[in-house]
Order: sequence, then structure tokens, then C-alpha cells
Amino acid sequence: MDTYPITLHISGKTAVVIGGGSVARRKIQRLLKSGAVVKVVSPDVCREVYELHEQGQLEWQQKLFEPADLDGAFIIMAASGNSEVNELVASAAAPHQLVNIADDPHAGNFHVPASLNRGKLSISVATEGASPILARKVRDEIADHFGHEFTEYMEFLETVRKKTVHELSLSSDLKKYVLEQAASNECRNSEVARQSLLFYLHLLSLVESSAHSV
Ligand SMILES: C[C@@]1(CC(=O)O)C2=NC(=C\c3[nH]c(c(CCC(=O)O)c3CC(=O)O)Cc3[nH]c(c(CC(=O)O)c3CCC(=O)O)/C=C3\N/C(=C\2)[C@@H](CCC(=O)O)[C@]3(C)CC(=O)O)/[C@H]1CCC(=O)O
Ligand SMILES: NC(=O)c1ccc[n+]([C@@H]2O[C@H](COP(=O)([O-])OP(=O)(O)OC[C@H]3O[C@@H](n4cnc5c(N)ncnc54)[C@H](O)[C@@H]3O)[C@@H](O)[C@H]2O)c1
Repeated sequence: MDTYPITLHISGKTAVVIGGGSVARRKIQRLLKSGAVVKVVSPDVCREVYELHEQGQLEWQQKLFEPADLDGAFIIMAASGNSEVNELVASAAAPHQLVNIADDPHAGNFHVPASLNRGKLSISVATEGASPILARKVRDEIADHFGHEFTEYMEFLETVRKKTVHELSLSSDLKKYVLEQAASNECRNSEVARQSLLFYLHLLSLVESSAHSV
């Protein structure tokens, strides 16, 4: 059966990570970048995780895992390096909790793709555990085509969408035209084309406000 890809909003949600080695570190860094409230349960942690704890960026419970550690967790990641402990985590999680088991893609209810962000553009590559290395390689190949200039371009796209969909009352044809123009190669590659489209939107808003004032 196919998996179902989603993008989670986890800012402010509690994430419990079991283990403090290099795999846990990678998961923790990404969870923090997404604004999660991270709790680490592990008798020892690597230097980077210890530093995050010292900086107050996460809570570290220096102990072995117990099922009660999962209370209140929205998302759970088991990277204990011990398959029995990871299995215990998988079975202790409630059905509504998101649980990832680092040594078995099918034991939890999700696995983590190789990903990259360019501002609001997010690209994820997954292989269902068939080859995490291939996932990373494909992600890196895609990254070559989507450089850091996309970060700014995504801001432009968001501005255009906000004005077109939420601020102006355009016909659906005109809406579609503007949104397609914004996503065209021309706007992708040329600042002049972007400024022209924004100016066009500005003119449309002037026309709308003068129509309202009549
Ligand atoms: C994409 C990435 C995201 C991330 O972890 O953030 C990720 N693995 C990455 C790297 C990586 N993983 C491994 C190596 C060492 C080389 C090797 O052995 O192959 C490296 C390379 C490295 O570490 O540099 C080995 C490995 N991985 C898993 C097992 C267990 C098993 O399959 O049984 C073993 C064997 C362990 C062993 O035997 O030692 C399992 C999983 N790894 C997954 C994701 C999930 C499936 C993703 C998918 O296929 O879609 C899944 C199922 C669970 C999960 O969700 O974590 C991340 C890219 C990093 C990046 O972004 O640069
Ligand atoms: N998903 C991936 O990307 C990926 C990549 C490589 C390896 N792995 C798998 O991930 C696991 C972790 O790898 P690692 O290199 O970080 O291992 P590691 O041995 O460096 O770290 C394991 C951590 O878990 C802690 N721990 C051990 N028993 C515990 C318990 N009962 N309760 C709480 N914490 C406990 C240890 O103190 C340590 O901090 C391994 O099972 C490995 O097969 C996954």
C-alpha cells in the first residue's frame, strides 16, 4: 500500500525523543527548527544534544525510557539504538500519537524523508526505508536545481497570492492568469518581471478602489 505524504505544523507541540545519539540529534535539530517543544529521554546524550540542553532549547530527562514518558506527546521519535526499547516505544504509543521508529520504517506510523527547504519551498524524498542513502542523494540532486534564490522568490509568490486571492476581488480567469504568471519561468528568473506583475496588481487595486468609491 502507498504511504500518504503530509507536511506537519508542529510549532508549540510536544515532541518526545528517545535516545541522544547522532540519529536522535538529527531528528532533534529538525524538530527544533520546526518550533516543537522537545523532550529527550536518554541516560546519555552526544555533545550537540547536551549543548542544546545547556542552552535551554530542550528538556533532557536523564533516564531510561518508560511508557509514561510519552504522556502528552504529539510526536514521538525512538532512536535508542536498541530494537527492544524501540519496539516498547512503538507499543506504548497511543493510536492518536505520531510515532517514528528509527530502525524500522514500518513499526511506527511515519518515517522521515530526506528534505530541503528554500524558504517556503519544501522538498522531501522518501523510499520507505528501501534506501535512506538514495533518498539523501536524490534530495541533493534536486537541491542543485533549486538554489537559495528560491527563498526570496517564495516570498514574492506568497505576496502575489495574498493580494490576488485574499485582497482583490478578481474574476476567476484573471486570478488564474496572475497566479500562473507569478509561477512562470519569467518571474522565477527575472526581478523585472516580478516588479511588473506587482505593479499590475497595484493598478488592479487602484481600479477596484475607484470603482468602490463611485
Ligand atoms: C532520510 C533520512 C532522514 C532523517 O533521518 O532525518 C533518513 N535516514 C537518513 C540517513 C541515513 N540513514 C542511514 C544511514 C547510514 C547508511 C546506511 O546504513 O544506509 C544514513 C546516512 C547518514 O546518517 O548520514 C541508515 C538507516 N536508516 C534507517 C535504518 C534502519 C532500517 O532501515 O532498518 C538504517 C540502517 C541502520 C543500521 O543498520 O545501522 C531507517 C530510516 N532512515 C530514514 C530516514 C527513514 C527512511 C527514509 C526513507 O527511506 O524514506 C527510516 C526508515 C526511519 C526514520 O524515519 O528515521 C536521513 C537523510 C539524512 C539527510 O537528510 O542528509
Ligand atoms: N533513521 C536513521 O536515519 C538511522 C540512521 C542510522 C542508524 N539508525 C538506527 O537508529 C538507531 C540509533 O542510532 P545512533 O547512531 O543514534 O545510536 P547511538 O547508540 O549513538 O545512540 C543511542 C542512544 O540511545 C540511548 N538509549 C539506549 N537505551 C535507552 C533506553 N532504554 N532509553 C532511553 N535511551 C536509551 C543511548 O544512551 C544513546 O544516547 C540505531 O538503532 C540505528 O540502527 C537510524
